[in-house]
Amino acid sequence: EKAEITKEQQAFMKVIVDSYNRHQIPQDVTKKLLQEQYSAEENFILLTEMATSQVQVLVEFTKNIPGFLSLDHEDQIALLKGSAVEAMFLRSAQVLSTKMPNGHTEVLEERIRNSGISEEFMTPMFNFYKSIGKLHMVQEEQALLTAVTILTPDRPFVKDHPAVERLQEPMLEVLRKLCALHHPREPQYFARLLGRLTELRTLNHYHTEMLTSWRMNDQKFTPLLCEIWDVQ
Ligand SMILES: CC(C)c1onc(-c2c(Cl)cccc2Cl)c1COc1ccc2c(ccn2Cc2cccc(C(=O)O)c2)c1
Repeated sequence: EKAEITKEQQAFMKVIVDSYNRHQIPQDVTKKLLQEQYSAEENFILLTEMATSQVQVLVEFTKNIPGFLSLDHEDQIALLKGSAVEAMFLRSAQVLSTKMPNGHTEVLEERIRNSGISEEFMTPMFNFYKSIGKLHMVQEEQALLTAVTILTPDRPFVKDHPAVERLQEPMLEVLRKLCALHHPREPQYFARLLGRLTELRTLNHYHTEMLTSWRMNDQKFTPLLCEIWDVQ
């Protein structure tokens, strides 16, 4: 029947979920969350370190997405640059609403709230975190939604749209079946999940402004972040 996840879809999903679970921010980075003192300066430095580590994790995860490495190389870069912020909002939302060992979540939220980000970006950011939390996504859904976000064909500078669509489509199909399987009493769950991707795009714009205001205060980023975000 249409809703059944086929054997090859199972195998396909396993590759993505295993890679998603394997690539985590190292403990030595996250344990600093509890150690370092609280100041906007120190919080910014910690968050910069986490963002840098998160981008490295993201690149490794993306390389394991079936078919990604056979895309045009410039398109691979365009997809990574175009989706990095969204994937990190997704990841931070998933982490803040579930998986952190207790104490980390509150501390992390505290540090984000006091890192020089202006109030006007706080509200949409934490609304997004809340809306992701309410979905109670299972790990497979988190992994596939992240892969679907990365393989969004209409990112700036992507040349071969159809090639990216051909990779994203099977992922959307598996995600749709997963939603039906894990949320049988919520037929609209898959649609709600995709609605979050639209919300993510608006966060991109806020993030660009966040970067500008940080740079106005002469805040420094790492070379990797400068490269992926085209700053400095
Ligand atoms: C440069 C820095 C100040 C910055 O600029 N914009 C954002 C920024 C912000 Cl402030 C919010 C959302 C997205 C970005 Cl890029 C940030 C901080 O970025 C991050 C990146 C990842 C984050 C966080 C918070 C949580 N996570 C995910 C996380 C934390 C701990 C463990 C794991 C894991 O995988 O095991 C993952 C912040």
